[in-house]
Amino acid sequence: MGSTSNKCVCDSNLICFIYLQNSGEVSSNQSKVVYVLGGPGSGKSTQCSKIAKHLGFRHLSAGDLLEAEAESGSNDGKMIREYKKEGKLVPSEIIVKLLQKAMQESQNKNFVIDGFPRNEENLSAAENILKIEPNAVLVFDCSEEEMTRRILSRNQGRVDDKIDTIKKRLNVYSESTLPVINYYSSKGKVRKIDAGRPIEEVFDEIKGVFSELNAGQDLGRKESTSN
Ligand SMILES: Nc1ncnc2c1ncn2[C@@H]1O[C@H](COP(=O)(O)OP(=O)(O)O)[C@@H](O)[C@H]1O
Ligand SMILES: O=c1ccn([C@@H]2O[C@H](COP(=O)(O)OP(=O)(O)O)[C@@H](O)[C@H]2O)c(=O)[nH]1
Ligand SMILES: [Mg+2]
Repeated sequence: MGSTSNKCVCDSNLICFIYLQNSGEVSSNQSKVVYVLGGPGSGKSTQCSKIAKHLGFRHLSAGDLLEAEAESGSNDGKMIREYKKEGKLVPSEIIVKLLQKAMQESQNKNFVIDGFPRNEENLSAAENILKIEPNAVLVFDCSEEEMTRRILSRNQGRVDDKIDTIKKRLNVYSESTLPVINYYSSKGKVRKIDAGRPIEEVFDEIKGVFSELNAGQDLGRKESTSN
């Protein structure tokens, strides 16, 4: 678990590694990864679409990648459906494989990753297999009442948007995802966003965080290099 300056998600890992070791700076044209976490219905996918559209990052939604895999009728598809219906998290190897492929195939190497890593198993795979050290982790703070209200009016025909499954997903978030957030918080990477506000207000705050990142200010770099 090194600092951001020695991790890379681009295809030419070795070259990038040497460059970063020598430069000691995160260059503004270096690949960036921002994680977006928050409870179900907190607005992650809504804001990630805006980040992709207006800020030029490639949006990778873990939930959408799983849904596409389930739709494809592959061997993993049936299992993904069962986990999703129950509001449970699929085994890490499945989502990691999908993310790895999507990242490799993308021309755009600046990624906003929506809804991953969601538990400690995901976190370990993100660090050790995907080799991602995020530049920032946005955490959407929203009340359970508001998240539930939003999901129940989302109307996307999702099998998991039913009250019983919503309750299970909220529990998974508190029990499994909050420890991941605490881990990144201890590294100074977390930016908490008040996601209970209207969509444009939330996005205005997010734009500020991305301005810092584009200026080469890696959130948490002070903490990780000061000692
Ligand atoms: N800030 C907001 N205020 C009100 N409704 C919102 C807001 N952000 C998202 N929504 C709506 O709430 C629902 C859930 O948002 P979504 O982005 O799918 O959340 P998540 O990806 O976190 O589950 C969607 O119908 C979306 O249009
Ligand atoms: O890394 C992930 C991301 C998602 N999911 C599954 O996909 C569902 C939907 O995830 P999504 O991010 O679409 O839900 P959201 O939080 O946006 O409502 C989750 O409840 C899990 O069952 C998973 O297992 N691992
Ligand atoms: Mg979503």
